[in-house]
Amino acid sequence: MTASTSAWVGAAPADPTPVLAARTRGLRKVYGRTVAVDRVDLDVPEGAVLGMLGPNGSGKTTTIRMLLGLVRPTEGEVELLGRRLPDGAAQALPHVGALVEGPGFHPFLSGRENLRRVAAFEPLLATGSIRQAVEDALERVGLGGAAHRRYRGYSLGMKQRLGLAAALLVRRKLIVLDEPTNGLDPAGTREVRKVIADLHADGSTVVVSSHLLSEIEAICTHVAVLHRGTVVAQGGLTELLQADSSALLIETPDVDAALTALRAGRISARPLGEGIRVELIGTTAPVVVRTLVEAGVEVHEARRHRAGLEDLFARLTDAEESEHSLSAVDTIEEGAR
Ligand SMILES: Nc1ncnc2c1ncn2[C@@H]1O[C@H](COP(=O)(O)OP(=O)(O)OP(=O)(O)O)[C@@H](O)[C@H]1O
Repeated sequence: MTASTSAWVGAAPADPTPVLAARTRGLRKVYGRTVAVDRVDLDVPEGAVLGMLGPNGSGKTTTIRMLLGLVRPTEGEVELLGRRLPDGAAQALPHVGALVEGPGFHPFLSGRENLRRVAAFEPLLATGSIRQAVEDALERVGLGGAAHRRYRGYSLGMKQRLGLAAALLVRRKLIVLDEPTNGLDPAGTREVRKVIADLHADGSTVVVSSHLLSEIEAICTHVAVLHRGTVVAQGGLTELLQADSSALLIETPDVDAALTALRAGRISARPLGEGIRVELIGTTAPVVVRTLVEAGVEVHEARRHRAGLEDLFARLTDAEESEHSLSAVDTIEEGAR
């Protein structure tokens, strides 16, 4: 189902052009003196589950709101299901389900009554189908048993589930979920993951924002990492992680000797734990090991660095100014080419 295989870090995506469910170009939003989102070029391939990842305040919600036509961009373009916003909103939005902050349910109505009101405004839902669609959506998010209770008595997790149910009332081409597991316990989180997996299997495209790396790693095919309002990396999850694994971890008791030998050979390395980490830029694993052995360094173990999203994310968002992080980004770019 996924389309894109390209992954990039720190520069504009080159090629190819997959079929996109959503696309932004040069997106920017300024609130007073705050630049919430800046120069965001986001590609959401059709059929993907794209995780929008970023620390608090990195611009995820603002990007999502612009994607859905809820906030007007200061600059830039949004295309949703092939329609340019705002002009194409009426054609595109009925096919888009969304869970965004503050869904605006009525506090004195029950979950079921609230959902029926929302369903009544669904252009793709015939009046005769509303009751069944509401019951199906409530069951799907595990809210069947509490559907008769007033919304104002709902916990945060139940409110999230009701918001999710509203997004699931009809079959959508694109579902956009802003922090869907916010306030959910582990069981609720698993249910949301299952809902997303089912949507993906059904062929829907999903955009899901989160600051939880494990969540994104578990459910997404694609990732866009936001930092200070800009996208610092995006692409297929597997490709991004593979591109980030061009390092070798060497276990040795002779750390100083190892660093000296490698640096003499113009190989970039630094101490890490019980050994060193070597960036495989312009060199290879056999060359590194040979250099060490020839210098009389004891090598207890040499293994490829297995990159996780956590590593990638930390480098892109925490330590971007440090030398190490810059060389890591180079490494990723090398690998992504
Ligand atoms: N309506 C608004 N008025 C003023 N500033 C805003 C508004 N909405 C967002 N911002 C600011 O824009 C920046 C990006 O916020 P945004 O909510 O998009 O980030 P986020 O990544 O979704 O964060 P979080 O994970 O905390 O929800 C923040 O500095 C925020 O304070």
